[in-house]
Amino acid sequence: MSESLFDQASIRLADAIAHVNISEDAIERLKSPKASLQVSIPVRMDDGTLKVFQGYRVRYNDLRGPTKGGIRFHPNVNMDEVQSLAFWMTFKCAAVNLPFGGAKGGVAVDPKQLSKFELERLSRGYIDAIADFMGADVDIPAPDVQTNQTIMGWMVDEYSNIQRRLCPAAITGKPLAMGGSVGRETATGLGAFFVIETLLPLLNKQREQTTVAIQGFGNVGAAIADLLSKAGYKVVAVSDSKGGIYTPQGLDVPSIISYKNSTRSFQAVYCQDSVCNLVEHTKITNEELLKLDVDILIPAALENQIKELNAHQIRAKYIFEIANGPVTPAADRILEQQGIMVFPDILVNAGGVTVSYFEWVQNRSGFYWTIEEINDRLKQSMVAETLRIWKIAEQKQISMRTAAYVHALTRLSEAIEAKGTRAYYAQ
Ligand SMILES: NC(=O)C1=CN([C@@H]2O[C@H](COP(=O)(O)OP(=O)(O)OC[C@H]3O[C@@H](n4cnc5c(N)ncnc54)[C@H](O)[C@@H]3O)[C@@H](O)[C@H]2O)C=CC1
Ligand SMILES: O=C(O)CCC(=O)C(=O)O
Repeated sequence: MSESLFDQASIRLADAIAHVNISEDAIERLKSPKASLQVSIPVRMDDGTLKVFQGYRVRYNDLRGPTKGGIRFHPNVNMDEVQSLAFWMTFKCAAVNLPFGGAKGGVAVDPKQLSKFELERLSRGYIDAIADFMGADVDIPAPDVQTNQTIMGWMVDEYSNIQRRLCPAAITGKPLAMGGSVGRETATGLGAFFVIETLLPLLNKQREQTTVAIQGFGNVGAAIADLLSKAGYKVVAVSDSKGGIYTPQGLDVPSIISYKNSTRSFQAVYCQDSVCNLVEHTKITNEELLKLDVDILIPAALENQIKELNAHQIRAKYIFEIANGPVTPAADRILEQQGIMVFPDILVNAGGVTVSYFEWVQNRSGFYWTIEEINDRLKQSMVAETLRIWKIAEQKQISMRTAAYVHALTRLSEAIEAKGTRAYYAQ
């Protein structure tokens, strides 16, 4: 039988345990989710028919605080994926010291096939189905793949209707008009940018001499492309699910973003030569993008993109994982043998949940921060945690991924021990 995504995710835990002083009890607690929910969501379609969608929410672990994690709308969503994403959220929140545990949710649907009204009914139906499972002190959803501010707005409105009071802190990534935070939409990209900027001097690299290829041009892929190109890095390739473009001289990222925003289609960028006064470029496939000879490769799409099958073809020097789980454990081993350093998702993409935390704090205090305050606090946290993890990796002579897990596991273990044995329903 082939290994599930969760089996693969669990290997990260096993790798880290060897380097942490942690009790058997604590390890046992972390091996399985606290609670998993699967729901059927009936949605009235525009043509009058009824369609039932499958939805999921997994609260993996709440030892450090209410569980936190996004909601994904994608045809491939299933319990194994959601459980793995919730596992990663647990370690991510601990790695950057947020007072949250980990969760994740999703609906098996292709949202591009739905009308706006159908999408709203599905979003509200999902919240209706998981309402007893969530809340500002229990579990706090947010955006992920193919969900956004508008969807979070419908969801928080639905939850508030169910509770018969306004509950802004129950969901983050909301529109500003509903209590959202400035800076949340770009936070994942900006957090990753701070990680890269912190590490660049340690890797003896300079921006202008650093070439970058980015897989995925959605919320986070486009944001990191924009930030890096504006800072002077040479972004030579970008792609989305249909394919990508490459030029060794560096792409004009702002033009690509504005073209994509105006046509709502990235594909048009590489399909219509008329728009490509951008610069001469070559059309490439996603597989080709992964194999480019660049300094930095940034997977910013979905999990399992670099695996045993293609790891030996990777020529990038460094991989910064903005997507969750883009590199499998088997690929990690091959990349390590090739001298390619991987900077892990639970650190690199933690900017999003960090600003979600800031949003939750603002909602609970009723006092709202400026963009400067948000970005300064985000920078402080990302830089400090990056350097801590770098130091662990150096001291213990382990990979950055294992170091990030060691860092997170130490904090989780402290929370488990602090709770005492009552949590285990002693004999
Ligand atoms: N949105 C957020 O705040 C956070 C997102 N992430 C992770 O970042 C990744 C991307 O998320 P978002 O940008 O929010 O999603 P999104 O839905 O906005 O964008 C996803 C992008 O990936 C592309 N894509 C899908 N399959 C692909 C493939 N096989 N090859 C190349 N491109 C492909 C899509 O066309 C789209 O451009 C996911 O792994 C997500 O879990 C992580 C932390 C926070
Ligand atoms: O902002 C959040 O709460 C969660 C973001 C998320 O789903 C992730 O980091 O993968």
